[in-house]
Amino acid sequence: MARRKLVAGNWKMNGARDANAALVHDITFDSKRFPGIDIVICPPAVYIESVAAALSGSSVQLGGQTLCEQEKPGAFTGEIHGGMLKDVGCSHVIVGHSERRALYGESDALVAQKFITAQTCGLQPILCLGETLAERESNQTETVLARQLAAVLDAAGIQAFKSAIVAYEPVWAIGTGRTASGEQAQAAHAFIRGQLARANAKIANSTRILYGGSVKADNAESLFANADVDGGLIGGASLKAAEFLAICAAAQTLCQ
Ligand SMILES: O=C(CO)COP(=O)(O)O
Repeated sequence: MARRKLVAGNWKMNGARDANAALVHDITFDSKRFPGIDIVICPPAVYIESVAAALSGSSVQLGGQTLCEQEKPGAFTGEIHGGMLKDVGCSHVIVGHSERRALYGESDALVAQKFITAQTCGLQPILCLGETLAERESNQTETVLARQLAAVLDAAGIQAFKSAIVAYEPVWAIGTGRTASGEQAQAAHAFIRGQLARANAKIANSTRILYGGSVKADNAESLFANADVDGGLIGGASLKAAEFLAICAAAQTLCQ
């Protein structure tokens, strides 16, 4: 069975109440044009509840940008429990984004624990993997992807990938305007799928692998057209309704 394409918007630390209302209004109004794909938006945590209200009745789904690794709520000042994300309307949560890994010191082991906690709380993790420019230039891309993925596979098991999404986000392509070529994306995605297939070919074949890193309206179709690219995780371009909708339209075109 063909994998259904998914376009997810990661707003990162951007947004304000009025701007969010306008953005969500435009996205929900047009999202009906894309019945063949899944759309998820991931606003900053403080805005999830108001965005959920604005999305009510729409097929657009909600995700958090990170969660606390603790399985039970309690004395963890400043943290957000996965159950709370679920409570305010999230179905998904991003884990292991490279900004969390690089700027907030999230280790492979911590990312794996967050992945497990997300699923325990009934959320679908969107697990981000990706190499830095230095790693790519020293031919370490596959080693890094294999290590980041193995940390989660070893801890959570392959069955966990039945309800998880993977996102390949080369660090050098994030926010830089420098997108991976279709061939580079396809090669990395095929490698990730191959790693999953070593554990279970059927699950590997059904796991959606998104590409992230400077996806825009004008490059989305050529990226999403690759056999192992099942959609995108969009940063900057998810903050502009017209651009984000054009990316959704590119995904929709490919599923027809
Ligand atoms: O990090 C990303 C999505 O999680 C990608 O960000 P940009 O689309 O802004 O490059």
